Amino acid sequence: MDLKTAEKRARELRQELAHHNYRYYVLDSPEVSDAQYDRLMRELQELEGQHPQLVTPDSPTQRVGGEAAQKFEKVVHRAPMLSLANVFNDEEFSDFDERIRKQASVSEVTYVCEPKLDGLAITLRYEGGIFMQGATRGDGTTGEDVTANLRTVRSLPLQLLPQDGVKVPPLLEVRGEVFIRKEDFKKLNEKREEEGEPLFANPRNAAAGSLRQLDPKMTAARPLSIYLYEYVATEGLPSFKTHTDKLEYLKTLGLPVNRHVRAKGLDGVRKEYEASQKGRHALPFEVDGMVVKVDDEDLRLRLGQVSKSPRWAVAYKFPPEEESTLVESIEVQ
Ligand SMILES: NC(=O)c1cnc(OC2CCCC2)nc1N
Repeated sequence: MDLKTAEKRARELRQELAHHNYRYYVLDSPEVSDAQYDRLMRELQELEGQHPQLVTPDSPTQRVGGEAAQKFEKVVHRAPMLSLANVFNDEEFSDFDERIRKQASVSEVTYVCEPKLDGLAITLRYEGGIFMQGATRGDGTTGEDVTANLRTVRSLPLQLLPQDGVKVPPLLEVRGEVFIRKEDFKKLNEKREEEGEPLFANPRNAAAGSLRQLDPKMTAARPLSIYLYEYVATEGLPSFKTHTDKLEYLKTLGLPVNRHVRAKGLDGVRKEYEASQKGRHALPFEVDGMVVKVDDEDLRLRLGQVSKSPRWAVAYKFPPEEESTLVESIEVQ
């Protein structure tokens, strides 16, 4: 096969494999069998083997990088990664709601309620639709470059997959949470028990320990998941009136976004808080509350932020549960 044909076939295979990866890991509804997926992957690996110049950063063969790094490089965030102020009960949330209504002189605020994933905050940068860099939150201004490790998270697309008619933005800086599902955490600890390794105390520690491995091959062996929930307004992005519309936009780019609901005013949030506290144990991942955000973009901008926390969002936490008896084990490199 001449280089031109090989190049065309490699591009087709990258697109097809990215699509099947999205169907399997993001939509949880594959269109092909694992065997068919593996056959396509092997064909691409052979093509790249014969023509190494065909390898591109977004090739699915490049998910698990090369050798381990010596240390994590620092990354200064384009825009600070804010941290959420907490509220613990109805009275504190009503104060939050009242402050917003007063400041915005509106009678009722529409909020978006998102499960508060108990994982690790990360930021991803896509340039021309290609995943280029990922970092931890760090101190909110400077984080650690964990790109090689994030590439191994199967539900993280190495290239954006815009639905028909949706344009790929030149630059997208998107924030989210890396976590481990309850079922995957249980299996991970069972495996560690068999191998005589110390157990992880909880999925959050396991996710943090896995993402901060210097060797991407170690991270690739860990069952990490990811959901995205915010993005930074950079040039070339369409503008939306609400946070809900922005989350829907992320979905149209093939990014995994968690379930979120609009709640009208104090009563709407109260109902959602009760429902999500009841439904907490039925979720496939651990949550420690609900993130309640103002939905209207203009109102958010008017409210701004105080120190490192937005005035337009809070973490509405659940009461702590009985401590797990597992010994806390923090993984060392
Ligand atoms: N743990 C979560 O699930 C979560 C965390 N953070 C945010 O929003 C950030 C973006 C700006 C203020 C906080 N949303 C979430 N759902």
